[in-house]
Amino acid sequence: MTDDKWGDIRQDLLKTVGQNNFKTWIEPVAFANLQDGVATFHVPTNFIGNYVSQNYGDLIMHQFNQAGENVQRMQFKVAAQKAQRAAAAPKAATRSKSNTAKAESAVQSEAEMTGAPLDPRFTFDSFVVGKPNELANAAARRVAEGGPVTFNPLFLYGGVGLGKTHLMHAIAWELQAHRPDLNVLYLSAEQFMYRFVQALRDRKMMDFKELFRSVDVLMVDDVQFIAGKDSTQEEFFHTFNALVDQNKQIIISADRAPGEIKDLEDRIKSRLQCGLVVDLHPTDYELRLGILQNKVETYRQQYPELQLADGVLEFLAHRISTNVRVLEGALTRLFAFASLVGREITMELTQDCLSDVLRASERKVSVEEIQRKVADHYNIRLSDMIGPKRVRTFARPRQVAMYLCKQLTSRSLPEIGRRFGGRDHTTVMHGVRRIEELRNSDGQIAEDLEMLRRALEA
Ligand SMILES: Nc1ncnc2c1ncn2[C@@H]1O[C@H](COP(=O)(O)OP(=O)(O)OP(=O)(O)O)[C@@H](O)[C@H]1O
Repeated sequence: MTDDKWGDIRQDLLKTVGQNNFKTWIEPVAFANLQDGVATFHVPTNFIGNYVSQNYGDLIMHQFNQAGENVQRMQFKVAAQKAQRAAAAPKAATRSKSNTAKAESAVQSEAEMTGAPLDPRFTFDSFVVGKPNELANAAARRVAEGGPVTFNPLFLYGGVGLGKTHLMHAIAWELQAHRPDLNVLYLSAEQFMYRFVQALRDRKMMDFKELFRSVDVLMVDDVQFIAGKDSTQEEFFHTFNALVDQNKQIIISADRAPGEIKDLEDRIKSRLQCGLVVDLHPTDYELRLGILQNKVETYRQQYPELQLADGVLEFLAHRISTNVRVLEGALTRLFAFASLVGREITMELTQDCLSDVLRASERKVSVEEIQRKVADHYNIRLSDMIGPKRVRTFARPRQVAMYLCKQLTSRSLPEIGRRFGGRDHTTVMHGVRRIEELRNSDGQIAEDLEMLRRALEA
């Protein structure tokens, strides 16, 4: 593999990802070597490495293989030389001017404060608010005003990829922009532990204590990480108390509520519960669709030539309900793929390109669950839905249930038929088609389907 070849691949990448993305993400990446199918790249920060791997990994691998190089895996290692640091400061492709200023000033102050880098894309502007996260968003915005401390700490929790880090970075950006006088420190609990261990090892505990006790706003992400790590917990407890005593704002995130974090000392749990504890609920269909629409707006600037067929976003919001990270990754991949092959993003292309993601995030709703919900909804007995009677009162709900089984499970038509009292697959097919027609012509059926889908999704 020659440098020239990497140069050619970069040129192709430039065409595919667009100038802005290229400058931000690909330019800082340096190809190091290719050995036994593993391509190694040097990146200035882990953040860039992770981002490129997640968002452009497939694309880069594809380009390598197109160029005749057999790459099965890629690894991104942080380059040792400091000189690349400036080039690596992440700059969002579609950020407004004021955001650019925000991002740069924060990247600078990050260096001064030795906190973790803030992702320039994680702002309040880019955070889509819906029912599942409105309270968390409101609390975060309140804290971001930087006014008198009213609840301490703000404790945000929720499952993987639901926006905890996004909200924390958004608070930090906002504070940097409007309260530059405040010393804001954002870091993960893992980094807190690392710093602590390093300070112990280098006998610099005084410096450590001074640094953490001199901040105005301390943000610790993924605090569950320190559970079971006794001396780190102890130090965290003292830091926490010292800051609360000085009326400094603390913001904490975790994957679960304080009381449910195993191996976390009781005194810390109770401290964490003292302020405002808010959770980010799993996303619902509307929120997912909103997030996708928002993302598409940014992609349109990057890929102006791309056509997106109706129904694709709805399909993705419907099918990928695991977490927002997976949803975003799917969209990125879809746009990159469509741009690479120069085709419109149709339902067919979506299913081809994302077959693995769609399979993995298949909703785990069962045929029995659907039958039960539909029977309840139409007020009929389960035995009548499955049984042989063909009167409309039973036949229509049966068809609705068959339709939902086809939509929400991976069962084949013959399998569905078997679960409906041993019916033939053609009966199921007929039922599914009938409901598809009615969905467009009969408002009541459309409404029933929507209600049932939501109930099954919840
Ligand atoms: N409401 C939202 N609006 C826009 N983007 C969102 C929203 N919620 C999550 N995201 C995006 O989803 C991705 C994952 O979010 P984030 O990293 O904040 O999750 P997290 O809750 O911190 O997850 P983890 O538990 O893995 O740390 C990010 O790219 C983030 O921008």
